[in-house]
Parts: sequence; structure tokens; C-alpha cells
Amino acid sequence: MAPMPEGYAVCRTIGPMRLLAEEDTKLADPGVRWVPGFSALGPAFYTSLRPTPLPSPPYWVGWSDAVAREIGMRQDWRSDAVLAALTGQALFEGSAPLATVYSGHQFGVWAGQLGDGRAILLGETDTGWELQLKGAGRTPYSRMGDGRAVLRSSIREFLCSEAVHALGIPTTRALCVTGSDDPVVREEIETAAVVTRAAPSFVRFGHFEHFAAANRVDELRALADYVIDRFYPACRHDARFAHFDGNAYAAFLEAVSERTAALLAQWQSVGFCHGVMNTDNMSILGLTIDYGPFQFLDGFDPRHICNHSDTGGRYAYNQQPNVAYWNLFCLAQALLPLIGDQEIAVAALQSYKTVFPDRYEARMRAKLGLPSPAPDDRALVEGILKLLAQEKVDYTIFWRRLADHKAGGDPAAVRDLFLDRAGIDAWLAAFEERHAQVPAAQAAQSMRRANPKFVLRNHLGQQAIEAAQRKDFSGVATLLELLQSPFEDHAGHEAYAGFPPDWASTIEISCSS
Ligand SMILES: Nc1ncnc2c1ncn2[C@@H]1O[C@H](COP(=O)(O)OP(=O)(O)OP(=O)(O)O)[C@@H](O)[C@H]1O
Ligand SMILES: [Mg+2]
Repeated sequence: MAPMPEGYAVCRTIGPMRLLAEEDTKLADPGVRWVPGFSALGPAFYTSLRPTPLPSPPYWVGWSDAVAREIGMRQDWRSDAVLAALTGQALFEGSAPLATVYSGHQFGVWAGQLGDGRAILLGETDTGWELQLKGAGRTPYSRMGDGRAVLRSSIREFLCSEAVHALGIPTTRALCVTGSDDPVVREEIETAAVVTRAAPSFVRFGHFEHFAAANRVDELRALADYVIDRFYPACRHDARFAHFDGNAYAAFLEAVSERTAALLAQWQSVGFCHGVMNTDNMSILGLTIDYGPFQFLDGFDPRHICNHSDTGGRYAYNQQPNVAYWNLFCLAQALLPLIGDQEIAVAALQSYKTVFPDRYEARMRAKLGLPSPAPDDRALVEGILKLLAQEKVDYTIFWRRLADHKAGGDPAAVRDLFLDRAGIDAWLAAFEERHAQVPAAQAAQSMRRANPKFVLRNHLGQQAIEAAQRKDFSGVATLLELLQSPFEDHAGHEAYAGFPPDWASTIEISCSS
């Protein structure tokens, strides 16, 4: 293990908190064991250090027992000792925390070294989950940052991780948000929080770029071999990659491209804007990672920019698929020393251009309740997107109402969303004609599984955040419950599925978190 750097948390006693005694640390055993995982790569890839505890006593803000179960934690995992371990007051027995180093392209420009400036990896469990504390204090990669995260952004990340998972979209998960009353300075003074995240791996495109940029090919290869062996073993032998003639790194690039294409198809179809698709926010596993200024579309506007810091609109909703490809190109460049031939690297990226549209069309067909493809489906999709964009019709509500209509509901609920009645009537007629051969009950059922009733809209998150800032955490729990089963009706919770209020458009979400 690399030595503890000076100036970071050595964690003896801070304020009223104390380092847990040996017997307390055992109590903090979450029911899983720690295995070497990423740390086995060696100190070139990270700095070992402890989280820095916050001075004030921590408290639970929100938690997901479902995630705890998936990780394999004990049923009564939410003990004081675990709370202490998830807020840096104590260490889980056997965990060897660290912060990893990566680099990246931010807003299209090479940013050089970044790294986990406020996320500390506790380790990997024997059940295959890395646990990471976001907002756990400064690291050697913090640059000018304070190493902290605020309650507002932590609640957003926690809820959205679980919402995106429940929508069937690959994502990092969130076990819990813990808070404390310690002030954190952003545009205003806010309070500190930590999100405990879980993922099979938090490796990003930027980890590869880091070693490639410094021409450190041995480390680059070690990292690629680790990721391939752990997560992409098929790249070494599967007949699917035979066209690369045994070049596992080219196969790896193709596999990552395909996962990324599939991810983007899901984001686009559900109306999810990520907001900061820098290469350091791109998961090598094709997971959604880094919930910052994200937004689910309210009214459908293809050019919507959810991040107020993104003045040029680089990460606008309709730019996301191209940006993902641009990011994959950066990854290809980073992997070039391993792949060995530029043409092969470029070839490995090509499948993005077919997988993305194929997956996107399949997702949109599912939203339309169509079990198999037909030549005019693209026109049907383009037709409705044009109408939705024309009047900025609410994206989620439109699709859910269309599903309800297919289930026998009044078509007026759909028509009433549009001023252009002739336009929507013509489209509905084409939709019904296309459905002539599809059993209505089957279509209705699959549409309700493809078109969520509940998404984490900005204003819903905002209401839960404001209550939590007053120490009322019930809004976080209620939203979590709805978002964990977003396709269910949840009678009595119609308000969470309604149109956003006027003030929703005034919420400004930026990179400040
Ligand atoms: N408050 C902070 N203190 C220290 N470093 C920070 C802080 N906020 C962001 N950073 C660092 O700045 C870089 C870019 O930040 P970005 O907003 O993409 O990530 P993030 O929100 O911190 O976290 P992640 O990508 O891990 O979800 C990263 O290296 C990140 O660790
Ligand atoms: Mg980030």
C-alpha cells in the first residue's frame, strides 16, 4: 500500500468525534469482506488515505435497503458504527481507502490531471462492489476544491442513481446520503453531505487518458488488462471479436463503444440529460456516472441545455450521442499504444454508429408498444418528436398518456397536450394503423413498462432538498419509493407525476455541487 501523504486525514480526533476503538470498528462490519480489487494495481494508480471526518455529528438523510441487499450487507446495516464509517469517523475493518488518479477532457479541452478530488474508495467487497464516499474530504487530487459535497447535490445524486437504475439504465448506485451541519461554501453557505456510491468499478475513460498522456505504457497496459480480465473477459477469446485477430485491446475498445452506444440510446429515449459529459465522467463499464447538473426533460426541447455552466451548449440533449462518440475517440487515442494500429482503433469505434441508432430505435419502438420493427417506424418516431418539439410538450407525460390511451384511456388526454390538433390527430391515426396487427392488451402492457410515470424532475428533487435542509427527510424517502418503481401507478401520488410548476424553469443547476 502507498504511504499516507502528509496533510490529509490521519483521523485521530476531530472535534467531538473520536477514532473508533477496535471493538467499535468490528461493530462497523457491514456484513461483507474486503478484497484487493483495484488496489492490487499498485500505488501508481492511487494514493492511500483516509476520509476526513466532518467535525459535527453525522446523520442519515436517505438510504436504500435495496442497494444494501445487493451489496450483501447485513439486514440491520444502518448502525451508528456504519454511519461513522460512511462519514470518515471510523474505518471498516479490513478496508484500505484510497483516491485514484485520472485525467480528462473537460468541455472538449484537455484538462490534464484530475483524479478523485472528493471521492474516496473504501475498497471492493467480496460481493463485487466497490464502495466510494463522495464528499469525504480533500485528497492529493483536490486542486482548489474543499473535498466536500453539499446536501443539495448529494440528494440529487442519491435519488437519481436509484431512479436511473429502476428505469433499467446502467448506472453507479447509491447506498445512502449522510449529512452533517458543517458549513460548505458554494454560491451560498450550504451544509456538507456524503454519498456512499457503489459500482463494480469506478474506472473512467480518463484513467486511461492519464497514463497514455504521460506515455506510461506499462501502467496503461496494466490498467487495460485489469479491466479486461475483470469486466470484459470475452475480449480475449470470444468469436464475436475474431475480426480483431486476437487484439484484445481493440476488442475491448469495441466492447466499450457498444456499451456506451447502448447507454446513450437509453438516455435519449427516456429524455435524460447528463450535463457534464467530460471524458472523466465516462464510465469504462458504460454506466451513468457523476450526477451533477443532470435533468430529465420536462417539455421536449432537443436543444435543451441542463447545465447553467455549459454556455456553449456542448452537452445539450441532442448533442449527447455525438459527444459520447467524441469521448470514445479520446479513449481510442489513449488505447492506441496497446492496439498498435490507428486503422484498427478507428475500426473498433465503428460499431457505435450502428449500435446507437439500432438501440435507440428499439427503445423508441418499445415506447410505442411495437414488438417488432417495420420500415415506417422511423417516420413514426420522427413524426411524434417533431410535434413534441414544436410545442415543447412534456416528454414523460406524453408517453405515459399514450400508454394509458392504448390501455383504453380517453384519447383526449393525449390530444389535449397539443395545440396542433390536426397534427396530433394525423399522427395518432398513423399510430393506430401501425398497431392494427398488434394485440392491444399486449401493446398497452409493454408501453406501461417502457414509459415511466415518475422521473426525478428538478422541481421534485428541489422540494425534497428544501425539506431536508429543514431536517425533514421524509420527502427524500417518498421520492425514493416512487422512483424505485417508476412504472407503477402509485395511487395517491399523482402530484409527483404532474406537470412541473412555473418556478421549475427558474431552477438553475450548474457544476457547483
Ligand atoms: N469540492 C471539490 N473538492 C475537490 N475536488 C473536487 C470538488 N468538486 C469537484 N472536484 C474534482 O474536480 C474534477 C471534476 O469534477 P466533477 O464535477 O466532474 O466530478 P465530481 O462531481 O466531483 O465527482 P464524480 O465524477 O466522482 O461523480 C474531479 O477531479 C473532482 O474530483
Ligand atoms: Mg466528475
